[in-house]
Amino acid sequence: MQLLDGKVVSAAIIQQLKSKVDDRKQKGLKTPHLAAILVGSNGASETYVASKVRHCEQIGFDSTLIRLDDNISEETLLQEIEKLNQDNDVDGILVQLPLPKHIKESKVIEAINADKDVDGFHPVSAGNLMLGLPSFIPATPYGIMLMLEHYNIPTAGKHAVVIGRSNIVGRPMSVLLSGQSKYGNCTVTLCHSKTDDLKKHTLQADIIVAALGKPGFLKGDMVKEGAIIIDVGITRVEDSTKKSGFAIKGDVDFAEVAPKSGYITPVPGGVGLMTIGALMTNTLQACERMHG
Ligand SMILES: NC(=O)C1=CN([C@@H]2O[C@H](COP(=O)(O)OP(=O)(O)OC[C@H]3O[C@@H](n4cnc5c(N)ncnc54)[C@H](OP(=O)(O)O)[C@@H]3O)[C@@H](O)[C@H]2O)C=CC1
Ligand SMILES: Nc1nc(=O)c2c([nH]1)NC[C@@H]1CN(c3ccc(C(=O)N[C@@H](CCC(=O)O)C(=O)O)cc3)C=[N+]21
Repeated sequence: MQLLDGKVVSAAIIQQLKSKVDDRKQKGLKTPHLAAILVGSNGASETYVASKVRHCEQIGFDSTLIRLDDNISEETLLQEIEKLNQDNDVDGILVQLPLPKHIKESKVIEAINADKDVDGFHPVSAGNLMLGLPSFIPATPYGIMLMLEHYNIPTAGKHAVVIGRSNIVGRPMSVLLSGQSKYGNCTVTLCHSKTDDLKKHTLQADIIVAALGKPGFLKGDMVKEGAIIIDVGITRVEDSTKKSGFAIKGDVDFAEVAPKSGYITPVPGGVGLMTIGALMTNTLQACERMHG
């Protein structure tokens, strides 16, 4: 069993980005600028957005955090997005999900200028990704691909089972793994809550990506010896032994699965950190595309 260490890999990505940004600054090129919109005060969202802003600072990107009240109207949120669309200094825009129930996520995502869609959630980005055209790739699946690349894990011809078909994780993951890239070329099975006999599928998998949001779901008896296990799940569960009062749990029962696996990502310290590295990579790319 080898641990796929998100701390190490994301630190390497952040370092690379930092030197590219230093280089840009020396050449007088534009400093990348990420704008994040946070609606309301969801504890987990606060943490992630704060982490994104902190990483921008570390790399030398400019960042803007726009906080909006929980009960803001959809129209006002759309107006805020339009301001960022029009602002030539802003290269990347992200609206932290989930949004309050009275706001339609798809409408908000579609309002973002596709050239600034560093989350890769816009229909134009999703369409380009599916067609194999240059595109912003959603940060979590992109981060997972960067992880496979870093550890030089061969994927061609392998059977990958992705559990979860969300637009932001499972579905784009299935597209990337089945695509014609160096760390793609897998045969992919995409599973979801209506899948019959999930275990039958996971037992055949050389690679499993667990992205369903059910802590400890993937058990030892569901995986083949030597499989590559990617745990996307992030669920906060109460834990009175922790200072914060909660612990973060992945979708994989790590104690059971790790001894059988070839490679495995831990939670925390795995895919979550890669997500941030990938988002920052997309932000630099947006800036390069628009400003050279
Ligand atoms: N590490 C990171 O950077 C990130 C982590 N996450 C985490 O990843 C997890 C998934 O997130 P997200 O994709 O947004 O979640 P969603 O809730 O949008 O999607 C969950 C998917 O899992 C499927 N599913 C649910 N239960 C089962 C089951 N028992 N068996 C098989 N499939 C099931 C659902 O099926 P159906 O479609 O039929 O409902 C759905 O497709 C969450 O824990 C989230 O917090 C998310 C984003 C980034
Ligand atoms: N528009 C939008 N874009 C997103 O990219 C987005 C989103 N909305 N909504 C929520 C999910 C979740 N997500 C994570 C980011 C970082 C960690 C992360 O840094 N995790 C660390 C620390 C975990 C912690 O301490 O909370 C780890 O796994 O080690 C996790 C999850 C981005 N998401």
